[in-house]
Amino acid sequence: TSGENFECLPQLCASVGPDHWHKLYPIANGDHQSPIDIKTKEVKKDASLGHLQITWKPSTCKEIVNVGHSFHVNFEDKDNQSVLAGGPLPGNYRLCQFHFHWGQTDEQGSEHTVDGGKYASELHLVHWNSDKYSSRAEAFDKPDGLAIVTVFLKLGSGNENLKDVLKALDSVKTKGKKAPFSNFDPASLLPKSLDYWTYNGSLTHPPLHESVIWIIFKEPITISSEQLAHFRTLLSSAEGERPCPILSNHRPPQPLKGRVVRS
Ligand SMILES: NS(=O)(=O)/N=C1/NCCS1
Ligand SMILES: [Zn+2]
Repeated sequence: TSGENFECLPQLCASVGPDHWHKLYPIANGDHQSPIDIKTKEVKKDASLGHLQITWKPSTCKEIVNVGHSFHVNFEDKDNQSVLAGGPLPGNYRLCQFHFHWGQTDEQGSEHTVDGGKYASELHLVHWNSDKYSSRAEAFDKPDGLAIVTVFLKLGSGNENLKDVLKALDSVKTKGKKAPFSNFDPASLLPKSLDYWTYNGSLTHPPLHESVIWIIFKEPITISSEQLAHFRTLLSSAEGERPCPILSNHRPPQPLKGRVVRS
């Protein structure tokens, strides 16, 4: 090239998309994969499901990291300060990180869908079973290892509670960058109602372990078009490389394979 700074060619950046994952991670074609389409008429009401008990401490929020296909907000998880219990869970699950998924346009971006409907984005708050395992690495690939609390984001007015996260993004633009990010309350990103769906599935990004109890709030929060555009300015390229924006990072719904979604 004559040295000008080409924008990243879409096909160059998309050669590692969801359709290729099965070659390195055969579990991609497994029977408990995520996300799924939630068919509300087929959901099973289960009176034995209790309320969720959420105890997240803003003081455990530590840093923000560009992981190449998204960004993670990481939490200190050396003790049970920020925990999730109740609902479908057998015990305490410790919060370790949250991140978002988004799409190329505002009309898509969520991973789970509801009666075929796509939201603009989806928030995942990842927890690991600290009653049974001694680290997230140990819990990562166990069937009862992880619990991911999920909030849908629908296109609407700007969300005040996303402002701090979006501002912090500007300090981790390129792959591998990390910056301090403290004293953030993830509960500010929850909807009013804590009614939820739950089912057993997998991580939606490699290594795709079938180790997740999914807990998905029925009520979405909002995000504006400008805030979604801000997500898309994150780069999968490292500093000094040709800039390659992360335009989308949502896996499409996977076969239900006889699983039952409960509420
Ligand atoms: N999107 S997800 O939370 O289900 N998948 C992940 N893979 C590695 C870290 S989080
Ligand atoms: Zn995710």
